[in-house]
Amino acid sequence: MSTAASDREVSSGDLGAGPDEHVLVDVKGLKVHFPIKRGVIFDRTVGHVYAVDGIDMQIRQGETYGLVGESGCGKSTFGRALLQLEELTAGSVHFDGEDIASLKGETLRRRRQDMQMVFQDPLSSLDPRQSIESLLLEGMQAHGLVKDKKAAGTRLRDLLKAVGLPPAALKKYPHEFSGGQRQRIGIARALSVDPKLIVADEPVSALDVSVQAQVVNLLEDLQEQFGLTYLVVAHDLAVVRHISDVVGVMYLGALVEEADADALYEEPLHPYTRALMSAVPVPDPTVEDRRGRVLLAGDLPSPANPPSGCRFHTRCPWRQESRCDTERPELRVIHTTGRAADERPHKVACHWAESIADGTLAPHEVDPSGGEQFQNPGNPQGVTGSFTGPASVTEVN
Ligand SMILES: Nc1ncnc2c1ncn2[C@@H]1O[C@H](COP(=O)(O)OP(=O)(O)OP(=O)(O)O)[C@@H](O)[C@H]1O
Repeated sequence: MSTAASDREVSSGDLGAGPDEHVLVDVKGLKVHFPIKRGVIFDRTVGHVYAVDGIDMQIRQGETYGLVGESGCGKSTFGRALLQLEELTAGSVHFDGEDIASLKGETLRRRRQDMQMVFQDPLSSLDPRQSIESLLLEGMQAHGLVKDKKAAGTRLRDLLKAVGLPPAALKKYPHEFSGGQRQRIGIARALSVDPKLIVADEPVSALDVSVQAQVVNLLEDLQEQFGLTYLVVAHDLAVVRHISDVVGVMYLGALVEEADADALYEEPLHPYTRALMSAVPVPDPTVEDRRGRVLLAGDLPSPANPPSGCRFHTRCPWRQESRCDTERPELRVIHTTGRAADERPHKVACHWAESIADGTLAPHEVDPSGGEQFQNPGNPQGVTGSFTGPASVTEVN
């Protein structure tokens, strides 16, 4: 396999990308709305599921972008739309400088070689009737990468070695492997066509905890070895923190916060991110005591009928009547003090991010029937929990 991804030319981007940091994936205004159909004869469209509803995102070559959020917030649909596996309702996806939403037929098929997917459940994504050899050869043959039998054999063995499996695995079938080994095969299959981008949708959540770290480490090693770029979709914040350079937090079809992984985990600014973070156990009991909890008690509202204004307002302990209910906040850049010059801008979609961060806006109880319950209201700043405490923030644009 070549390490071609690192020496391929890509376009420069505008979002915090330095001279050596190229934007490989550039998403603008992406929407995927699924029609809700009723009626047997007329098949009328009676509404839409707003699964992805306006996302801008840039992923730089060689980095890992972690996308987190509750089940049903649209993460998988976004990942699939990136690979053109879902039809876009609106917006654009530029890959390597090319508008891939406009590609059709053979051109799109050839482009797909550069963009592969690793699925959550390797067993259901691998055909049980095919041997591992046949599964790995399939993509290579489809993209004309099999020149002759000898070269193919060498490549297959190299692939297996890269993912830590013996050559004997080639003659076996998916059911003969453990969950972790099957995921290694899923990764080898994605790698087999020498992609630039891998979208990994919950790559370790179906695996035993003891195996998860091995697969995460493997993904990191392969990234370094082959110059890969990753979009990792996951709900496990510990996994995402470990693997990601940048993290985006999604709520009901939109990004509500985006920052370098360390910045986001040290100083989450959006109330929803704080709620997600405070659900992560901290091994240090003093830190655990110090930190308040924001429990997400209610369910995610239906993406077919999202709340007006800020979509999180129905569950937010910092909700301010009228503005939050009516005005949808933009994802805007916040400059936090101490931010290194080469960091990504920290962005948040909250009208009150500064006031929440410096503690001037106190949280309040939320009607449990309407969603979130705030605990520890006497310690409003404690909601930042194990994070470094209230930040001094200034808006820069
Ligand atoms: N093909 C489809 N037709 C209609 N609705 C869909 C379709 N695919 C997904 N949805 C809906 O879109 C919303 C977002 O789903 P999606 O799977 O992208 O979320 P997610 O955050 O990845 O959740 P999970 O982690 O459970 O997969 C959900 O309400 C889901 O039911």
